[in-house]
Amino acid sequence: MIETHGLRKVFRTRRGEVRVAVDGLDLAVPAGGVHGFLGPNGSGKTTTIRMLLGLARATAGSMRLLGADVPSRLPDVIDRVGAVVESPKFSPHFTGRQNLMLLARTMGAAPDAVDRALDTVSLAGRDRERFKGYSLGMKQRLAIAATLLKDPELLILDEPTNGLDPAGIREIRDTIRELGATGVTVLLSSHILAEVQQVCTSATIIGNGRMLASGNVQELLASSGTSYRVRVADPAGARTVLKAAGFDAADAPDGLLTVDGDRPPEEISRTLGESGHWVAELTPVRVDLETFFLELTRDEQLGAA
Ligand SMILES: Nc1ncnc2c1ncn2[C@@H]1O[C@H](COP(=O)(O)OP(=O)(O)OP(=O)(O)O)[C@@H](O)[C@H]1O
Repeated sequence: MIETHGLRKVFRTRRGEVRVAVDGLDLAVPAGGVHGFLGPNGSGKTTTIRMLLGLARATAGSMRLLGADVPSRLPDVIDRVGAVVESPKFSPHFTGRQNLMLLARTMGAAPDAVDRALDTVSLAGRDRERFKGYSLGMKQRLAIAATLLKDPELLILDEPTNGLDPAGIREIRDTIRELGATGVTVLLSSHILAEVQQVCTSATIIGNGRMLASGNVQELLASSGTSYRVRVADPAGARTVLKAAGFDAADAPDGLLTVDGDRPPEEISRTLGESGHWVAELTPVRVDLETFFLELTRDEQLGAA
């Protein structure tokens, strides 16, 4: 759906300074599912998206959207792509439905497109209220509904939860999950990970315009390593035994031990059992996307600070 090779964007500020916003990015977004495009503030997500949509010119590298070269062949495919990049302009005095009807008429969308779009973003019950009375989350969902009018195969959403409260974030998350289920491929850019982890099937993580990791979310998390939480009656004694056997073991809160997961859990329980420490609990602890992301981008964050 999306492919970039060696994509680069250099800005020149008014003071003549050179700022590399995107630095040799290779991005590959497969068809189907929701793909997270993750990175801290200023890491180059918006700039990349703007180049993909023909809104900014790349300094170097190549891009393809639905197989078409960007920007030269972009007009051939842009009708199959929906995007919410900046806050769209809706008429505040019209209802959500009226706003969509107007857009649908302008773009010659199918007559039932408005109802279907309202349904997908769960605004069907609130569509006859004026836009100016909508919450931020509802406004954002109406923006997504507007992009659905042309039945896109690919939907690009740049930070759709920016500025929303937790309830608004949940609404958008549900909408995106719904979209993924209808077969649309979604590229979702964000620096907030808690909600992304729940909806994305695959993800690319960038920092300072460079790719740090990419792949299936579960595989990314698995590659970040597992550790085990171990409960025994005598944690200090057990820790000594584990360390003597070459395990990386440390004290954890509530009298538990954390043992690095580079060896199978059976070895932990056997080593402890053989020295009289009976394991009452042994739980694998998987790193979440938030922790993984923070580890990957720590250097970028320090650089920014
Ligand atoms: N028009 C511009 N002129 C100069 N520098 C720019 C311009 N647009 C973006 N930049 C710089 O490029 C870098 C990447 O910005 P970009 O907006 O793409 O990041 P982002 O990952 O989308 O961040 P955010 O999450 O804050 O939106 C930043 O250092 C930014 O200051």
